[in-house]
Amino acid sequence: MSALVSDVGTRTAVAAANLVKVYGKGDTAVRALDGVSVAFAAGKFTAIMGPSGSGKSTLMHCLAGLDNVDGGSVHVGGTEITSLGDKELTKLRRDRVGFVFQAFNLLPTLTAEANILLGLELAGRKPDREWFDTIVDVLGLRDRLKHKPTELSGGQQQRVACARALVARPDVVFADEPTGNLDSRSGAEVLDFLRMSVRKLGQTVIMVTHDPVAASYADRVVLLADGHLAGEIDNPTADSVLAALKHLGA
Ligand SMILES: Nc1ncnc2c1ncn2[C@@H]1O[C@H](COP(=O)(O)OP(=O)(O)OP(=O)(O)O)[C@@H](O)[C@H]1O
Repeated sequence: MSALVSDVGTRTAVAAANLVKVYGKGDTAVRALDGVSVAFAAGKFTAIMGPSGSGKSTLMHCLAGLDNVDGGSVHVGGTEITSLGDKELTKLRRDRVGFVFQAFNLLPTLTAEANILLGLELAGRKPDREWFDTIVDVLGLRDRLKHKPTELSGGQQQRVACARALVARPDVVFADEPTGNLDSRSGAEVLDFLRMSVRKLGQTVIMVTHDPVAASYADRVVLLADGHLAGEIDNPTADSVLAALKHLGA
């Protein structure tokens, strides 16, 4: 067992070891991930950054069990997921992973409250009302719970998506460009919440972003270039992230 994986369950929420992902075959094959080893601490907010095509989305999809891998291992909360079957993966994604996407992905016919609780309902789990109330109040959604997504602003819809991601108390929340469709004020609110969910509520968040300002909300930035790990920054600022990206030719 590698050093990266040995502390799973105590301090590491998600870890990849020697991760390889190849798209296509023969001459046209692309090694989107070429031996990536990286660990994500529990109770921390980590941003994944890098130039376009560096493998950020591929890494997130492989870490979240949304895509199969061609080599290496991924641990989520102590479970090695690359060898799991479809049923087990579905269960893992449903019970132990939360997602926030750029496009919100709320069901239009359901109220905000029903959207937040849908995953738990499908899993046959009872919501923890105290936790639900905490999240709803922190996100300022109390007076929006009976509204449908079309009756909410973009920022409010993304806050509903954040609540939905957190309501099952997952091992990790993956956020894929969560502010990509928001104006800067709504984006800042969502980032504030993601940071607070880590600092105050003890959640673990891994976010892919192009935006150095968004990345500056994280505790740590992991940099990718050409499918390789290309460095990391602790306690990032927008300036330090921008400088690192420039160095990578982004
Ligand atoms: N389904 C696919 N089929 C073939 N190649 C793919 C596929 N998905 C990604 N790639 C390639 O894999 C590499 C990594 O892509 P990926 O989307 O992970 O990068 P990224 O850093 O998220 O890029 P961006 O910042 O532009 O979203 C790129 O060269 C891309 O063209």
